[in-house]
Amino acid sequence: MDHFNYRDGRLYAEDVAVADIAAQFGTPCYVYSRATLERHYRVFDAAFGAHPHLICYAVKANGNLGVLNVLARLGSGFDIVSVGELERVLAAGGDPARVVFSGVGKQAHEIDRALAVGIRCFNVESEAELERIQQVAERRGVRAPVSLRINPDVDPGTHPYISTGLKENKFGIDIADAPRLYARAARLPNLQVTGVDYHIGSQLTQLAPFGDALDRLLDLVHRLEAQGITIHHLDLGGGLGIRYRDENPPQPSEYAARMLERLHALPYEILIEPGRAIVGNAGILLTRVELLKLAPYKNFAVVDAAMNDLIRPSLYSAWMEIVPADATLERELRRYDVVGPICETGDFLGKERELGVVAGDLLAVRSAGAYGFAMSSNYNTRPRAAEVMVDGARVHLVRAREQVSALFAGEQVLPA
Ligand SMILES: Cc1ncc(COP(=O)(O)O)c(C=O)c1O
Ligand SMILES: N[C@@H](CCCC[NH3+])C(=O)O
Repeated sequence: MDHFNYRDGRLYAEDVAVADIAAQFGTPCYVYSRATLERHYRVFDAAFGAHPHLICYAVKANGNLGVLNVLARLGSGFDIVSVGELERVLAAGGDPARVVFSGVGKQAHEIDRALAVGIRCFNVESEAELERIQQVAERRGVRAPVSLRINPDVDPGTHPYISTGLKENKFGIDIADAPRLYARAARLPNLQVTGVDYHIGSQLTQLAPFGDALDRLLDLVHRLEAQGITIHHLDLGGGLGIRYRDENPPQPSEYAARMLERLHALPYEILIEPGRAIVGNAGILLTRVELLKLAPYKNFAVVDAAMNDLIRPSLYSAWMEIVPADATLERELRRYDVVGPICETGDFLGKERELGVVAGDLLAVRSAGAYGFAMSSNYNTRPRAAEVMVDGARVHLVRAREQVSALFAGEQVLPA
């Protein structure tokens, strides 16, 4: 459930008509609902109940400071993949002691900064990275907390670009090699082994792959304990899917119950790294119809948002729901491809959509809170969209629309 609902045919974000937001802030504009964000966080938190746990929201899904701040106030931890994301978390009031650092290519300066602020744990993805963290920690004279990200070789049954736990994927350490690497980590003087981690993919709609991955992880943990390596936490990654169209993903409560069946009697703290399930349905993208292009073989509704604002349809052929902001208007229904102004045939937000629109009408793309603005770019020198956070009847601008001049402010022409 989210807080983007129709009232008398007009779409609202919490208590604010989205048409008023578009009038005030222009389009394209991302709109987030604080109440939805908080609700989703609390649902996860409640799902793990009294078992020691930490929710480390995956910043990559949506790193807007306003979003991070809402979650930080609830006590959320954060999963980061770059020092840039770390700086965002700090700027938003997040607690570094609740930050885990994932990613296959952490640079020495990033590791150094993370050690300086005292993050919770590095999720290590290779032997080379283990050595690198050891070196940086040694220079600092500290012990770096590490957890190895295991590649359990399970098929998450999702889009191939967002599957991460198959052995041909670049992520994680082959589970068969993990005991050797844990033994190595335990011997390195500036490392402190604290946990085991996996993240098998994104937009999962079944529980079985999570269960399979956990079984493999627990086999490994038992082996490690027998080897004399003490594990404190298990990081189960993110990946729980949401409904974009007709998917029926498990609820966080069902997911947690399945995990706890195996874990409740064990002494490990559970970490999870949900991104999409927290923020996906907490955001929409508002866009205005620029013009209609009607042809006997195809109709196009050209809107002011494009693949640079929201790339998921172009990149993964992802289906995202497009709805009118005002459903009371009398309009002729036609089938449209909803496209942006960018010079790419792949620039579309939706294909073959039955819509009643005329130029100037406002549309909303639903479920756009995750991997929407976060993956946006300036392609075609398009300023990135404004972002606002609705909180009841109040609307906060959490990121101003970019100005064209700022887009080339760091560039120079050649000297005369
Ligand atoms: C390491 C890691 N953790 C967490 C996430 C968040 O995934 P999701 O948004 O599917 O929950 C991702 C992205 O897939 C990731 O790479
Ligand atoms: N960007 C992807 C998810 C990738 C997750 C990154 N680990 C999406 O929009 O679905």
